[in-house]
Formats: sequence, structure tokens, C-alpha cells
Amino acid sequence: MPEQLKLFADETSEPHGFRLLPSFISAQEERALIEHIQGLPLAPFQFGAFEGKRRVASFGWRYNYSLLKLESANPVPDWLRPLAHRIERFFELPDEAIQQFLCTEYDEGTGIGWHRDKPHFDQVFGLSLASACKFRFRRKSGAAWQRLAFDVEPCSLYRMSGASRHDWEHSIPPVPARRYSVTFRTMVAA
Ligand SMILES: O=C(O)CCC(=O)C(=O)O
Ligand SMILES: [Fe+2]
Repeated sequence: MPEQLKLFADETSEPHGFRLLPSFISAQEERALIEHIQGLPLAPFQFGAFEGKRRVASFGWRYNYSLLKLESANPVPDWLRPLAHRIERFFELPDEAIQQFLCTEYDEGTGIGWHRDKPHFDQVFGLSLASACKFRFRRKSGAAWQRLAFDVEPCSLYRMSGASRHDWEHSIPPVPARRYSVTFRTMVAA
């Protein structure tokens, strides 16, 4: 990872454990990734009986929302693994710590509702492609909600660990233009 990227590292005080790294990849890398994702057999996100408006492809592991369990998915493609290594090196994680990969396409007007990622996963990294989005956090504080939002630009990477991962919920409001993301997750030790 180029050293200067660290200068842009924005370590926010809240939510704890959230970190946003603008320009984690180049525009050229972004274009190549979008092409790879567009070439995948993306399927509508299956949420129990519902079909989400997002289209996804999982690698390594996938959470089955109908059977409520983790199942193995196709092996990670060659074009994605080097990026996982770059994240592992930047965040000083062991090699191969990232075991779950999710490519998502959000059509214009599509977002993702409030949630926390499944407890089988530990740290969560998200790479944003093609268009910017708002990334919102909320946490119950007495009877009220504490809320925060970040502007997430294409080519940026965010990390959720600690409280931002385990205590806060996150969501993305409907995007104004088609957006892609790649989510990288480490696993909780079995
Ligand atoms: O698209 C993103 O950056 C977030 C996706 C997300 O929160 C999820 O799939 O759990
Ligand atoms: Fe999530």
C-alpha cells in the first residue's frame, strides 16, 4: 500500500472502529473491477421469502437467509484475491484472514436497509465503485437514536470493526446512480 494513503486515513472518533480511506484504489482499477462484476452471474439478493432489489454474488462463504446458516460458496476469483491481500496488509491482518466476499450491484434508486452484518463475520471492509453514496449509522440511545452519516466516494474503502461493527447498525439510502460494492469479511473464530 502506498505510504501516502495512510495520510488520508480518516480515523473517526464515532462510531468507534469505523475508518474511511478515500482513493484506496485507482480509477483504472475501479474500471477493471466494475467490468469483472458486470461479468458475474449476479442474482437478486434472497432474503427469506423476499427478493431484495440488490443483485449479488458471494465467494468463499455465503449466509443463506432461507436456511439461516452459513454455507460455502464458489472460490474467490483471481481478480479479487490481490485486493483482499492489499486490505490484509494495510490493516495488518494475517494473510487469508478475509474469507468472505460479496459483490453487489445497486441500481439507481436501490439501497440497503438498517442492519448489522451476521455474527459469523468479524471485521467488514467495503469498497465503493461507480458512484457515491451516503453511509449511515444509528444506535439506540435511551428512547432516541444516535445517528451519523458519511459521504462515501467511489474508489474509497471503509472498515467496520469494534463498536461500528457490533453495536451500530448501518444502511445506505437509495443511490442516485448505479453503484457497485465489494464487501470483504473476516470470520469469527469457530
Ligand atoms: O454496499 C455496501 O457498501 C454495504 C453493503 C452491506 O452493508 C452489506 O452487504 O452488509
Ligand atoms: Fe452490512
